[in-house]
Amino acid sequence: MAFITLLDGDRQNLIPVTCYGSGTEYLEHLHISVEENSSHGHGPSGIAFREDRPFWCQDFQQNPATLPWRSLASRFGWQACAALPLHKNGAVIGTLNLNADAINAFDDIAQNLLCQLTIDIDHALARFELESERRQSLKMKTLRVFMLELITSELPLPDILVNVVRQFEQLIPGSMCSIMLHDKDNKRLRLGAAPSLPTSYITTLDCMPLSPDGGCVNAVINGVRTIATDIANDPNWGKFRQQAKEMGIGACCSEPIFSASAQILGALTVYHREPFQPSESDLQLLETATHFLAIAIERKQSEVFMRKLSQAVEQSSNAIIITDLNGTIEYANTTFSTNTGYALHDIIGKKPNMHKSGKTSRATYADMWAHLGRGESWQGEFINRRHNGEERIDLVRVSPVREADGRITHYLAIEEDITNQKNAQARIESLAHFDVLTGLPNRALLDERAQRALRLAEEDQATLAVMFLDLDHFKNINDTLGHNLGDTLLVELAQRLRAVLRRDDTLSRLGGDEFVLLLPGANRESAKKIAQELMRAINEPYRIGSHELNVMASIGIAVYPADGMDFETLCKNADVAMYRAKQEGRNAYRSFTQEMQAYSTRYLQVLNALRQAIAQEQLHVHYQPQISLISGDVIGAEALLRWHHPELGNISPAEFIPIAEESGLILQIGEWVLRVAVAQAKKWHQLGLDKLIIAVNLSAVQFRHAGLPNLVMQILKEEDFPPQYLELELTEGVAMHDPQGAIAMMNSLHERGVRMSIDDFGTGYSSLSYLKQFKAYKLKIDQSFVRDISTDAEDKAIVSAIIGMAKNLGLQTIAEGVETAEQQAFLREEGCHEAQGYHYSKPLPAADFETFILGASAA
Ligand SMILES: Nc1nc2c(ncn2[C@@H]2O[C@@H]3COP(=O)(O)O[C@H]4[C@@H](O)[C@H](n5cnc6c(=O)[nH]c(N)nc65)O[C@@H]4COP(=O)(O)O[C@H]3[C@H]2O)c(=O)[nH]1
Repeated sequence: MAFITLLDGDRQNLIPVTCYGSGTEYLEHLHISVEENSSHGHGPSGIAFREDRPFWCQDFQQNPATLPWRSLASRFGWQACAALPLHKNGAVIGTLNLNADAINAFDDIAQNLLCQLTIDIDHALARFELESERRQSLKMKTLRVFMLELITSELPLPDILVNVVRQFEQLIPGSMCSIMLHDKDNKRLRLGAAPSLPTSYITTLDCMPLSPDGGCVNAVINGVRTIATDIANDPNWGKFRQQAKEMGIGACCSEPIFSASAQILGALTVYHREPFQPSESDLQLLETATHFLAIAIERKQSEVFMRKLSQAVEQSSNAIIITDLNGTIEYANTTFSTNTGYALHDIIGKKPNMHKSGKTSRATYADMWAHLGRGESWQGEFINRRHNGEERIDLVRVSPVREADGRITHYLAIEEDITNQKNAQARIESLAHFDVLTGLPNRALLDERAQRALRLAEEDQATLAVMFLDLDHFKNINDTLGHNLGDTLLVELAQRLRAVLRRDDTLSRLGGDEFVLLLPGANRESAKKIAQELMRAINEPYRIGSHELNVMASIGIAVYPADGMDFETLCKNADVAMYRAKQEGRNAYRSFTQEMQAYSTRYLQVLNALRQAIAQEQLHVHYQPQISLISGDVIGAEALLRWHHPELGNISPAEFIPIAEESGLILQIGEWVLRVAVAQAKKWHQLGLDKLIIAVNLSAVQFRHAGLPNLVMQILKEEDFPPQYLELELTEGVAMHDPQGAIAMMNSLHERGVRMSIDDFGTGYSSLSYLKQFKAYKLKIDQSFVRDISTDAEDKAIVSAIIGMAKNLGLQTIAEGVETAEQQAFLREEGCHEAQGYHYSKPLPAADFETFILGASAA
């Protein structure tokens, strides 16, 4: 039997690698060492190996060298043996052994023959080595060429990876390969290619988290070659061992793929169905392949990156250009072309100023070049112009582009179209400073301008006028003709006012029909002249749609520095002056005076005091008797308010009633008077004065309030007082201000049985036609006519005319302010029914009135 041994990897034992002849089972348990100090190291093979000489053992059972193997050899009948060293490249690598069944089996001829044979085997081994090296280098060359072609191909990465795997499977016959990629972001494996592996195994690998385990996962986590020669018994193959077994995978070798910057990109793995020890050449192939794979993966990834980058640049909503150092455009993206309106081929080679509008300041360009000159980035705004002439505002960021050595070679400009943003900003600014309807400055801008104008006036010791302008009864126009018409009117009014003013003047609208004017340099006289011109412009009729409107306004003037040093005071005083203009008949202008100041201070004082007057029981009602001129009897009483304030003293209703009316307090006060007067009258009725009429004044505000009839009825009901003994006095002016409304309200009260009289008659220009329709039963002749009837023929005539007219209309008459017997005589003669005045009695507290009336009836 012949066999060959080779030195094992640990260089300790000789391992039989091939044998021939009978009795080869002998080799199964054979242990041959090359170690000198091993008991199995002094046999024929050990000596032949160590001493590099043939060892002839002509008697196996007797030769001391074969002692450890004698009993085994006797079982196979070996009587002699020989061991001859085998060489590779001059070094001993193993032995050629022959076991014979006869003592002295190796004679000289046999020994020569065997020596010759080992020389032939040495040669064969050398050739073998060369051949394997040749084959390995061929494989390597094939792999390199293949990989190079792939790397330079346009194939997408997945196809490249599949091709590599297939090629590898050819280079290592019987293998199945996979390429797994490292998904860094998600810390997982991603399948690159594994065309020969079972699908279920691939599914397991793909997306596998990178937790330590055998095979490619370990190669990717730790970046080390990982070999499992026998997966079934590999301790590192924990949870996948069973699966590998089921898939028929017995061994694997994974080689990590490193990027140029030593990042782990993935792993190339070679699987075998059976346990397998990869050869050196297999490992070399693996290593080489992973180098090329790294290039391929990185290249494709950077291609993808570059593609993404160029797509991002190309599709960016911002315009992007790259210029050389002279500013000549070398690259422009589509957005630049769209924004400028020029075709790309018209842009390249030109300078970005091809779309300048000429409106960007020189300083802006100079600033940009100064920054770029210093190698710094610059950001600013350009007003550009599109090919079609349209203007646009671009926010531009220009940065130098540097080479690796820091040299600036280009400029990169990113232009963002901020036209809409700018417009919106301007609009917001405009909304913040201008009135939307008229486009006039609003309060905020007025304040700003006023502060500036006041500063200048102070510096120049100049005057400045502030005007408050308010339309008279503008609310009526809005209410009757609608807000749209009202708005149109305001716009036209604003234009007219603006036309009167100078450029430096500010006309602002505070809202509604309130305008404030700021007239730098204007003194009181010139402000009055301007006010006159404004009034003239305002009073011109307005033609709006089918309507022709006449509008009036009241203007108040305050002048710096006489009427105030600050804007707030000037405004307040101009407002006071305007209020005075309104009070004094409207459609007028008034310039502020100190008297107005005093008035307005008093006004506020009274108003504040009035708010607490009812609660603090400062108000009282006095009653003035009304006398029949026919019988001389007291037939009624007019309820008149009295207010005694602890500090301000007695305040006349002539002063506080208008304040109550303006502030709206009159509704509350009027209701209180009505209730008190009706309750008092009820008491007098119960005392037997059951024909006594109680007259109560109604203010215009009360009269216009829709709830008045119900309120009156409710009070009458509460006091259980018959309506026909209540007389509501309404001034002629109020009735004539809105005759239709007055008619409706009077009708409503009349239907409820309440009497109406028209107070201060003769002062309000009543039209006869309306008078006829008013459901009044009495006219009260104003005391201004009565006062002078004894001396003034005209007043006499007026009073006679009123009495005559009333008679014709079937109305009663009462004269107020009768102070003398002459007046009484004249009135009686003219047929006036009743009279009231100091001639009979002043207004009296309830108790005094009682005394008066009882005394009168006793007389
Ligand atoms: N010189 C003179 N004056 C006389 C004579 N007889 C009466 N008077 C005064 O003339 C005013 C008549 O009241 P009026 O015209 O309704 O004018 C009233 C009325 O319009 C208003 N008023 C008074 N009380 C009320 C009230 O309760 N409600 C409303 N809405 N207005 C009231 O205040 C105005 C002033 O009231 P008073 O100061 O009380 O003034 C009263 C009265 O005291 C006279 O012979 N000579």
